[in-house]
Amino acid sequence: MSRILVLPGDGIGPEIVDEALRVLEAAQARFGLDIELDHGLVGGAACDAEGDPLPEGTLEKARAADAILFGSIGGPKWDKLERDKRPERGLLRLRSSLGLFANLRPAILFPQLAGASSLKPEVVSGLDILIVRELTGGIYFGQPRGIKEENGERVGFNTYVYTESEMKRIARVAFDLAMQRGKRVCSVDKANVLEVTELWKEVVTEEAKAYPEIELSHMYVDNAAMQLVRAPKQFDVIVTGNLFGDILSDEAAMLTGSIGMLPSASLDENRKGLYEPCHGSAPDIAGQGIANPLATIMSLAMLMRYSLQRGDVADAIEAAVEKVLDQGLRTADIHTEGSRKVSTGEMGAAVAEALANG
Ligand SMILES: NC(=O)C1=CN([C@@H]2O[C@H](COP(=O)(O)OP(=O)(O)OC[C@H]3O[C@@H](n4cnc5c(N)ncnc54)[C@H](O)[C@@H]3O)[C@@H](O)[C@H]2O)C=CC1
Ligand SMILES: CC(C)CC(=O)C(=O)O
Ligand SMILES: [Mg+2]
Repeated sequence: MSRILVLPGDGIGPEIVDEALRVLEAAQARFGLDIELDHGLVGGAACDAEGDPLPEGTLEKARAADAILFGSIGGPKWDKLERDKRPERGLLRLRSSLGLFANLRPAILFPQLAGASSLKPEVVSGLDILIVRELTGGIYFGQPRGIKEENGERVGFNTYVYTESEMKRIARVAFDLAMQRGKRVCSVDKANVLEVTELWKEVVTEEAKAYPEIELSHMYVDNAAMQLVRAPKQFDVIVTGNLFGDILSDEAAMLTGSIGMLPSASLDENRKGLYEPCHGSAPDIAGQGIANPLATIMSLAMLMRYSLQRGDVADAIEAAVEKVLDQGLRTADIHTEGSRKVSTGEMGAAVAEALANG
């Protein structure tokens, strides 16, 4: 029996998670999966109910689970809360408390969505990039941090810090994953300016010696941001720190048609994981039934693959997504002329049906 904790969160979170659960139900029926679901509060919803974006009860449930299916957190309603009580801090604490240091963000262009990509079809067709982002260190966690008064004005400060062991373990994850695909890793840094990434580059280069088949390259993050939209197919696996990976993956999302198409897995050393779309709570479209649930549904596929070791179920979910795209179904964010615009619920139901009929 596998235990999955469901944390819908805020904004479009509950809407897209509902659709992933619909797909999970179809997967259970088709594959006879033995899964126990638990539910919890996180983010703004938890702030409202318990005054804490990551209540102790939710963290306990998360520790007990084999995997977590997560929606999204945050929104303007909670932006003025005391800093540690804001939804985003709850998610950071959850990632850190569970040791989910390896964030895998695959940016794949489905051929059916070539017209929805921001780039010309010839530049993106066949795109299949994996961004491996370090998730529990770097400038999102470094101390000291804060906003203070100094010399009669306010000063904001954060600390960009990585230990050698943190760099080594994320490099190994990237190399191991690259061995299963194109065997090319591009490490993204800003080593020309930031000492922490100068060391990052050195450590990644040293770790690569254990992987003689891997072709390792290095790129400064500013150039990487440009190359991603100039010639994205030059990349196979990108490995980078928390901040750069956050930004580059949102950029890569647009190559696939929409941020609503980008799933993710956040894994610990033992491949216990939290699975969530790369996007946020999209307050601008929340409650309208128009959010794209496919990133969350494909995050469920990643959950099957990495935490439940059910690659067959993952493949079937991904095939069901392809099938509905073949049928021409599109939520508003990926809609192009000639396709059929559907709601969040219609998209989820279509994927569940395609999966059931396998
Ligand atoms: N992991 C998480 O839960 C994350 C939470 N956030 C939080 O989410 C809130 C909103 O942040 P934003 O910067 O606006 O980023 P966002 O990713 O929520 O939205 C950016 C844009 O993408 C669109 N979008 C996002 N997901 C979509 C989907 N599934 N289907 C269709 N369109 C979609 C939104 O409508 C918006 O126009 C903030 O409070 C932020 O801190 C942001 C990123 C990650
Ligand atoms: C804490 C989140 C708001 C960070 C984020 O944007 C992300 O993980 O993609
Ligand atoms: Mg982000």
